[in-house]
Amino acid sequence: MDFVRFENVSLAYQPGSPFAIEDVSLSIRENEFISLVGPSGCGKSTVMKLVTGLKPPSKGYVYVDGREVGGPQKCVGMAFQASNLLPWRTTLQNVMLPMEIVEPYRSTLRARRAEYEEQARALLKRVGLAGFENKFPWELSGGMQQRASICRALIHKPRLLMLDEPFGALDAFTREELWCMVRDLWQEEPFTVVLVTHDLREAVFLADTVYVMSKRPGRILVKREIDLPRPRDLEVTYTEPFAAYVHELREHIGHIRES
Ligand SMILES: Nc1ncnc2c1ncn2[C@@H]1O[C@H](COP(=O)(O)OP(=O)(O)OP(=O)(O)O)[C@@H](O)[C@H]1O
Repeated sequence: MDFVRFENVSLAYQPGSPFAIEDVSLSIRENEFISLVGPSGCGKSTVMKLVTGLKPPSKGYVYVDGREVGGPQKCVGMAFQASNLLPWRTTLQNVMLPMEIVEPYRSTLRARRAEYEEQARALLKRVGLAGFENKFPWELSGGMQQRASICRALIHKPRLLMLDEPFGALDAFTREELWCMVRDLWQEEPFTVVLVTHDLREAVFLADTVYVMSKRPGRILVKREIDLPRPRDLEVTYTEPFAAYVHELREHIGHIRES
């Protein structure tokens, strides 16, 4: 069964204003990794807002886990281009934040804090941040801050991870390191991922399926399954099939920008 489903969804931010996205239909399987790409302003972040329940559709239906989305979803974790770590909290305290908000963790936090903190430490270790638990965000590099931010998005074991250009502000080497980190986290304990990115190599390296969106109003123009074997190592990015996928997607986006 589809885990996320859009049926002919349109959204206008104000009544009577033009649609930001129009007639978008898509289905995402449980534990599928999809990526949304498209020109600036095509509505990628709008799709994220609809999935997470931050905005209701003007037309059509959005379903998550078989239920129509009617408000903020608690089975979702989110990370953005800016890490948005709270500067007065340590890395560990930042990662623990969802445990203070999301049920059933919130109501059991007092009794089980030690256990939950252990889970946060284990997650930080998996992403290479062992030893940095008590550092403040300003004591971490940009890449480390993004690692911590993704831990915060995953600590409450969401079934859906929404990533809105999470690697956009990082240098090329750090970005590739973080691709591998997300790949490993997803492969070890799968969850459904929606990744918004401008980087076509990133989309092809990570995703099972890439959706290309048109200029405003955003529509889905292309759905491309990425049939590269897993597990994928960075070496795959130097192969002919990988380059062919990136080239094809770049051509689609080129046509959209010209039109
Ligand atoms: N809160 C808002 N109120 C009114 N219009 C909005 C709002 N948020 C986005 N829009 C408009 O909706 C359209 C889609 O915006 P959205 O942020 O979803 O695009 P995007 O593809 O994520 O852009 P980018 O790649 O530049 O981040 C844009 O034309 C934008 O101006």
